[in-house]
Amino acid sequence: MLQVASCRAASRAAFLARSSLVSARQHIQAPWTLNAVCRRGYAEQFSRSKPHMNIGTIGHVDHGKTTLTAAITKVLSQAGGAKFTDYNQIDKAPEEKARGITINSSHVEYETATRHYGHIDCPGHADYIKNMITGAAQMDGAIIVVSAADGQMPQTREHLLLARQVGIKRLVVFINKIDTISDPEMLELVEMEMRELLSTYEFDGENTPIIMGSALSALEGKNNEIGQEKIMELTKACDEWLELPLRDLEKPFLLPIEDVFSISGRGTVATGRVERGIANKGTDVEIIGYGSVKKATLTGIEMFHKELDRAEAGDNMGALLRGIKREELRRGQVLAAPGSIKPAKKFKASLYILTKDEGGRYTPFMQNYRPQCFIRTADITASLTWPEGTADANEKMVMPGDNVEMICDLVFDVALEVGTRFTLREANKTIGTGLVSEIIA
Ligand SMILES: Nc1nc2c(ncn2[C@@H]2O[C@H](COP(=O)(O)OP(=O)(O)OP(=O)(O)O)[C@@H](O)[C@H]2O)c(=O)[nH]1
Ligand SMILES: [Mg+2]
Repeated sequence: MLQVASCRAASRAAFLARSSLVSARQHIQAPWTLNAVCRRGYAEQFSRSKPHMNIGTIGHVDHGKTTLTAAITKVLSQAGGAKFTDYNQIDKAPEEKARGITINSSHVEYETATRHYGHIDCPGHADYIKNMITGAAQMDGAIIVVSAADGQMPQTREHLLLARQVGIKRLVVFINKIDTISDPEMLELVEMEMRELLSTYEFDGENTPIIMGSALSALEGKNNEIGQEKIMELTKACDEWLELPLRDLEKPFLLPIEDVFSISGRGTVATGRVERGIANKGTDVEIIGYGSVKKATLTGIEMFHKELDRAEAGDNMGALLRGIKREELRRGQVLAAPGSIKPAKKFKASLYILTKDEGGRYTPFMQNYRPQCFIRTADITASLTWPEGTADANEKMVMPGDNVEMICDLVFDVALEVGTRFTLREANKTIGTGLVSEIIA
């Protein structure tokens, strides 16, 4: 269980680090290593032949996310697909136990007949939204838990909105605590309202599977028809409805340029770590960012002083480009598969502004604040404003610890897409992290 604890400690760091800030990485404790440990967790026992997917539980406080997480591991452990992780092993911090709520998101693993899942149990309490975002940002799909007794509540809605913003495309709904409801019409009403709410947040409200059951019954091994059987139905719905993410190797090639050299007699070389995809020698690429979209041919690939025919996600490569002068390339641009990504200067973003305890600002800021925006290897001044139509935009303050949606206007364009992560910095400290939610221009 050590892994679970270390994952919790790493969760904020993981969100920060996923913001692709090269120079700030040093002060963030190696999150990938910790994540790798989390993933390894029980994996030694598991076959790696099944496709892996990251999912998790989200939803309003006390609706039963942690109980459901424990119940899934219990039910699947009976089929040999999980190690049972009980409720108090998930909510294990003293404050969580004392208050009976989840504060940190935590990771468990299990497998069904067809898939291997990493599962992140998120907190529902409004005070711990940033831990929820941290968790959700790592998910490819999610289970939203809603109590049949309460129906949808504020964080049911907020979590749906955030799930959409962090790029989750499909969800499965678990209507929980049906052991406490005797009126079937009540359940129908909760289902109907959930379908409407899903559609409001641009999920597929009509076709999303909704399973009704009792996580507590499953955990306690009682009332199998609303307990264990519903957990099996839920995992089946996850297998069938949640789509496997494209693996990095299957995505279009992208290399954020870190450095540029010219090699006399050969040409110009851009170096960096391949973020995704595969590049073969001889292939065409686009150079994007800082006012340019230029075509070039990758005439050579070099790694550790050896020439290669192909580079793939994760490789540190030198890319030799024919017909490109050194002055035409700069750090912060990307090399990308033609047509796969476009440059943009203005976008809407979900921002989390760090508190002073997290190393962020001590004081609030107002609109038109101009921090440095680090996107991949680019470092560009941005100006932040409220979306059009925001009331009292000039008086509104953003406090450290806030989670806000704002418009970012960059002084230069960079390769951007919905879901691109970035970091905001000021005077050598990280003051916020963000996720592009809509490209404007
Ligand atoms: N009656 C009944 N109670 C349940 C059921 N599932 C969970 N509970 C109870 O609801 C309470 C909250 O459950 P949790 O699993 O901690 O809820 P949570 O969504 O994880 O809460 P946070 O993580 O704090 O947001 C606990 O007392 C559970 O025992 C259920 O199916 N039926
Ligand atoms: Mg919980």
